[in-house]
Amino acid sequence: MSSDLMISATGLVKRFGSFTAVAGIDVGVQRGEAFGFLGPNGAGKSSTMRMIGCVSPPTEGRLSILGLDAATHGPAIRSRLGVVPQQDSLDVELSLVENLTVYARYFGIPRQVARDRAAELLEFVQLTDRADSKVEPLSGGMKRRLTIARALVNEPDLVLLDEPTTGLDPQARHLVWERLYRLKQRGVTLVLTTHYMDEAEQLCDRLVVMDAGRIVAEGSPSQLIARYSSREVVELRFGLDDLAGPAGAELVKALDGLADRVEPLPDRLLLYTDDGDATTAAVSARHIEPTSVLVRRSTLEDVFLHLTGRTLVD
Ligand SMILES: Nc1ncnc2c1ncn2[C@@H]1O[C@H](COP(=O)(O)OP(=O)(O)OP(=O)(O)O)[C@@H](O)[C@H]1O
Repeated sequence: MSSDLMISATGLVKRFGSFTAVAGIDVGVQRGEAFGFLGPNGAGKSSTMRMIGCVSPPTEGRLSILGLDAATHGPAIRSRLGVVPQQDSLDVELSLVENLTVYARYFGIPRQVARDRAAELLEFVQLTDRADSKVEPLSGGMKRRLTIARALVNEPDLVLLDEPTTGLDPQARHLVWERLYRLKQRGVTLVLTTHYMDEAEQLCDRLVVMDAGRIVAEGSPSQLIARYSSREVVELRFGLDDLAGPAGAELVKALDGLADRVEPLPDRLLLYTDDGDATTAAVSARHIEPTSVLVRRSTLEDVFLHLTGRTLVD
């Protein structure tokens, strides 16, 4: 196995009783990559992440993390990982700096080293001015950044982040992304799960699209878009009644030949095309009158829709 393979999974399965959450996936993550698991709720992302984090044993399959077998080297692997769980598990009674130094003790890091590192990490996540405050009154975004700092206490080469920005407002999300981007620039390997296609596009060098426990596509964001979507998308919005039942089917028929593909959603039709403006002009020439028209570039959301017939976030 290449020493630069940080994660190698073959035929990975996770079953809960008779329910299969992860249905046999193969994944390889290289050192220095930012790798994503993109998929809707219930796709099996967290279950996969927990197996990679060596806190939930695979039901079947081979899994090696940092070159070590996850089945036999769980504690050694865990001591070298940074983990940002889906729910923050900070100690709200303690100050920010104490949260980091107490956590450092689990790794046997000497007190003074822990203090110095805590100061550096608070600087890194831009929370130095709150170092001695309690965690409780922090905003969601600040708590997330502190959780990221805490995951870095043992100077991990591999950091696992389960939905790092779920529940944050746009500004807080951007701050978190910016810090993760810096980490990546420092050469830290990042593995994250997300159901936000913009997060995957911003952060991931490579990703797998998951649906119902399976990997349905793999590549860089731009490769996936090139492979499974068109350059542009024309969104034609209509009233819900216009698109329901036979009326909707008539509308789709009326657009025949104007796009590579037409995807009907409850409130709009998506026309996949390489030239959005030309397609828009052709739509007007057929006297089709949507309530609004938007031309945009293709995203990973379009890739997911194409592969599964469903949207990532309902
Ligand atoms: N401990 C468990 N026992 C039984 N079923 C579980 C357990 N953990 C997860 N599941 C089920 O496995 C499926 C996949 O869950 P998982 O949390 O891995 O998905 P996910 O893609 O991470 O979605 P989410 O964003 O909701 O966490 C879901 O249907 C979930 O209900």
